[in-house]
Amino acid sequence: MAECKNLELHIAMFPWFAVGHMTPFLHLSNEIAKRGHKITFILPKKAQIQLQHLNLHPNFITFHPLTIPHVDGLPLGAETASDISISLVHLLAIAMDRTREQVENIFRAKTPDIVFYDNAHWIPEIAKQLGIKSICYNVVSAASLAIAVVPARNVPKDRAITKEELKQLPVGYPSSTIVLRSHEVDSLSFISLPFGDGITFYDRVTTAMKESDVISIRTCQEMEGQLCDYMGNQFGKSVLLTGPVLPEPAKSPSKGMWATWLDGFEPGSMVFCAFGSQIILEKKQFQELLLGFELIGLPFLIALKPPMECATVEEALPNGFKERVKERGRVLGGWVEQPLILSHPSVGCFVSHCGFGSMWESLMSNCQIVLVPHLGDQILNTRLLVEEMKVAVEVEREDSGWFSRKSLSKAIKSVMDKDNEVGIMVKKNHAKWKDILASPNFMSGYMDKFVQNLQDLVLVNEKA
Ligand SMILES: O=c1ccn([C@@H]2O[C@H](COP(=O)(O)OP(=O)(O)O[C@H]3OC[C@@H](O)[C@H](O)[C@H]3O)[C@@H](O)[C@H]2O)c(=O)[nH]1
Repeated sequence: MAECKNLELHIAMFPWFAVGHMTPFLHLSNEIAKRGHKITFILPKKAQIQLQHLNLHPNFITFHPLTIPHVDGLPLGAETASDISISLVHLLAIAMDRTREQVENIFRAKTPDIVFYDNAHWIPEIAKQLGIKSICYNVVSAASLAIAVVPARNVPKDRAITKEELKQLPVGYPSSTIVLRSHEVDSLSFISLPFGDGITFYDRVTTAMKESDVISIRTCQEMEGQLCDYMGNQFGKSVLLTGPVLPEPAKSPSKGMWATWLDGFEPGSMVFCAFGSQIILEKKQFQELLLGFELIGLPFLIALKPPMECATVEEALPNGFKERVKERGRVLGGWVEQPLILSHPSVGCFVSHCGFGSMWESLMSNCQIVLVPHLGDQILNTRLLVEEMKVAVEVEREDSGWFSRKSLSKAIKSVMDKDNEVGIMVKKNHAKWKDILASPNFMSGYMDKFVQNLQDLVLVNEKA
C-alpha cells in the first residue's frame, strides 16, 4: 500500500451513466482504495453487474445502485448511454437529474468527505449544504474541454451556436494543432443543444466546473500541460491531474476468449478494430470498413456494434465477404475484452475511434495506432496523437465525413509495412511515450500526489 497521511477518506463517486465514464471513475476508485480510503460508488443498477468485475478492492469500494426513472422517449429499462442511440442521450441526462433525491439521501446516510462527479451539475449545491467537498472529475481530454466548455467560448443563451462561431477558437486557446478542421466543427454544435431539462450541454458542464471546489482531469502534464493550465485560468481554480489511471495488468491474467484463435497468427500481424461503447455506423460505411479490411490482406478481428437498422453484424456483411476472408478475419457484434486483445502478441495494430479510454489503452500497448474518430472529442484526441505526439496515423475522410475502403487500407498498410517511413516514425515515437507512461513511478507518482491533495482539501475543511 502506498504511503500517505493517516487521514482516512470516504469518497462518493457519481459518474455520468456511460461505460466510457463509469469505467475510468472505477479505475480511479481502485487507486484511491488501494491507498486505504473508502469509496461509495453510485451507479445505475444494471451497470453494477457490468462493472463489478473491475472492482479490485471490494472491501473498500461499495456499489450503491440507483433506480433510474423512466423518461418519455427513452426505451423502457434504458439506464446507460450504451442502451440508447447518441440522439437520445439528452433524455438520459433528464433521467440522471431525476435521481437527485436518491443521491442526496445517500449523501445524508453515508456522509462522505468528498464527492467526484462530472455531468451532474447540481452536485455542488447538495454537497455545500452537507459540508462535502466536490470535485468535478473529467474523463475526456483537456483539449476537448478547453475548446468547447470554457467561459471564453461564450455560447449564446437564446439560440443555437452557429458554424461561424464554432470555427473561432476560444480566446487564449493554447494550441494551433489540436483543433477541428472547418468541415469538422459541426461535431461541436451539440454544446448549445439541450442536455437535461431546460439546460444546454454547455451550461451544464460549465456550471459543473464553476461550482466545484476543484476541477480534476484524467490526463497528464506531459501530454496536455498547457491545455490544463488554460482550464485552470478560465475557471480560476486549481486543476488536479490524476494521470492516465489505467488498471495494473492482472497478476495471472485470463487469456480471454479470443486467445486461442489469436495464437494461430504470426506475432504482430493481426489488426484489431473497435469503436468503443457508443458508435453505430451506417450500414454502407460499415460495409466499406469491412471491405477496407479485406483489402489489407492481413488477419483481422473487428468488434463493432451492428450498423443502423441491422439486428446483427452477420446480416450487414458485404456479399461474399465471409467466403473471401475465410479464417483470416472475424467480425463480432458484441463486447470483447479490448485490453486483453491489445496485449496479445499476435495483435500488431489497433484501429480505434480514439475515445479517451481507448486512446490511453492504445498508448500503453505495443500496437501501431490507426484512428477513425467520429465525435468531437475523439477528433481532438486524434489530433493530439497524430499532430502533436506523432504516434499514430489518421484515416483520411472526405469533406462529407465518409471514409473509403482505400483510405482505410492505405492508413493501415502505412503502419504495418515494416519499411514505410511513416510507420517507422510513429512506432519509434510511440515507444518513447510508452516508456514514459509505463515507467515504474509515473502513474503511481500522479496518484500519490493526487491522494495527498485530497487529504489536504479535507484537512483545510476540518481546520476552518
Ligand atoms: O468491445 C469493447 C469495446 C470497448 N471496450 C472498452 O470500453 C472502453 C471504451 O471507452 P472509450 O473512452 O474508448 O470509448 P467510448 O466510446 O465508450 O467513450 C465515450 O466516453 C469517452 C469519450 O472520449 C468518447 O468520445 C465517448 O464515446 C475502453 O476501456 C475499452 O477497452 C471493451 O472492453 N470492449
